[in-house]
Amino acid sequence: MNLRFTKMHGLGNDFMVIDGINQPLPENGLPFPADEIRRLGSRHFGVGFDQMLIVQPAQGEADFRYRILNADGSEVSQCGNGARCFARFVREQGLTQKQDIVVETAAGQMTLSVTDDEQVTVDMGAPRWAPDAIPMTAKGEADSYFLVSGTQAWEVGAVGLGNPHCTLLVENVDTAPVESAGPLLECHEQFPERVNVGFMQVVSREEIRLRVYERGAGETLACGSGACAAVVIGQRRGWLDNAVTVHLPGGSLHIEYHGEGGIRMTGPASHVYDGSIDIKTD
Ligand SMILES: N[C@@H](CCC[C@H](N)C(=O)O)C(=O)O
Repeated sequence: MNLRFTKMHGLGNDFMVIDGINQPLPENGLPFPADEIRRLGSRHFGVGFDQMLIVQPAQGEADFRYRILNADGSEVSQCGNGARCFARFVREQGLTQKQDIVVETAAGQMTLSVTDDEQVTVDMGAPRWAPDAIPMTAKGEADSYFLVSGTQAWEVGAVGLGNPHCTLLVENVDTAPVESAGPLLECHEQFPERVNVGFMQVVSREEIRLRVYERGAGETLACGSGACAAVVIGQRRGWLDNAVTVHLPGGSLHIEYHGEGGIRMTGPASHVYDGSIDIKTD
């Protein structure tokens, strides 16, 4: 089958976006076999992406259904940068003219709002602190947890945002052990569904620097849900104010959380090119 797609990015976190409304895809389980997703995600053998995003018709009252697949073929329920690209994609493809778009994901509904200057604000929902909701095997909820692997130990904050996150405080993100500690923590036994791992440097009460080793994708140039996780974890520890600028390797996001309602993330969404590729569907 020949598949049309659009390559997009949110601050360098890059996506292969597929219209599954005008281009029907197999509905059972994953729309493509996991090994085909890994091939398409390969930067040497395929299109190359951190996540594949699929637009499908909503099953309930929302405008669309939003599916997210990591480059390793795993399906997940949340992707903040992807949500902004999703909003831009459905408008550019003429699938909707709305400025406020409601999408259903495996984690519930989200609202994406396109502002007049083409930035997108995403209501990421409320942070979930209970270990079961992250999910994490810790016995009770805490501001921080000690994780041990071999001879190494880390203190992390952990939160669920529809996907699992843990965040470590570091002195300088440029020298943080992202490549060595990232994979160990991603697969740490305390996180039964693995975890996204953030390395946060607090610059001031309104500004942080952040690198994220993403579950199923490795270090990315930006992670929207990781930025929200770092901010609410920093607020919970008393380090950050309600509105914070998060500087990631690919650019900056504005995150606001006022202790109730949803976390609001604002940032850009960029169109790179349109293409088509032959795929295996069975
Ligand atoms: N890049 C994302 C998060 C994508 C999913 C994540 N790797 C997971 O497995 O939960 C973002 O911008 O939030």
